[in-house]
Amino acid sequence: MIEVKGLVVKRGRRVVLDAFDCEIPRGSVTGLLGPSGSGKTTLMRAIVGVQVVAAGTVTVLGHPAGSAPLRRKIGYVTQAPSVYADLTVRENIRYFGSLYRISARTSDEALAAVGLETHADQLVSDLSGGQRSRASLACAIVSRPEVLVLDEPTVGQDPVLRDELWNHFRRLAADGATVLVSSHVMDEANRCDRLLLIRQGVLIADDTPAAVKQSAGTDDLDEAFLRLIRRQEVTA
Ligand SMILES: Nc1ncnc2c1ncn2[C@@H]1O[C@H](COP(=O)(O)OP(=O)(O)OP(=O)(O)O)[C@@H](O)[C@H]1O
Repeated sequence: MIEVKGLVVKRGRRVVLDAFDCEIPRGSVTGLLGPSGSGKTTLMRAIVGVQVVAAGTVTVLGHPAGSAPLRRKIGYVTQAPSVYADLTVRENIRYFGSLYRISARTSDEALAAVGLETHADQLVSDLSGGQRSRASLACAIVSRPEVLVLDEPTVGQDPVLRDELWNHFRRLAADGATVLVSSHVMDEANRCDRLLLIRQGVLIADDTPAAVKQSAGTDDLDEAFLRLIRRQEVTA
């Protein structure tokens, strides 16, 4: 589904991803974890095809990342919400839906998926930060992309909403979508099928949450990541 081989990305003078390899299977939720500045957003940008790369290949659904056939098949939610502040939530979602020839009625289903039905007719400029993030998420899922790349989509959401959003991600994957989600929250990491742990641009774990915990010798995912990071510091 997504195959990254020998990826090297430089940003400024810094090598942000260094000979990075990973494979992300179809119909799964994969969590992307790592310390701040480790290269998570950069990897996501390379998968979506908006990142200049110095070497290596990124293949998505059999096509080079960023190529024309993928444009309608990938949804990307950045950390900064990308919605029109002077439109209502419903207008935003219907607008993005219309770009994919999706009817207003079908577009409105995305409102429920992110729990914004009661704010449908409110201007985005009047929403709270967490609500605005959910509006942005709704605009990305309205076209039902085959690949959904989400950069910290649950930041600023309360536990009930986070739970609902994760249930929704799981449903999308069960319907065949490939979902890549970055997060700093370990209870979310536990809900992924697979985890990619990055540190300083290098992949230090690529496994199921259970296997990551087992290889670190602890039942606690927070502790497992700390141990794997320290182990890598010793060998680096
Ligand atoms: N436009 C840029 N020019 C130069 N360096 C950049 C640029 N954008 C990011 N970087 C650097 O690239 C590295 C990786 O950044 P990236 O945003 O991928 O990290 P991240 O793992 O997503 O971090 P966070 O968890 O804080 O969002 C960081 O050291 C960052 O300072």
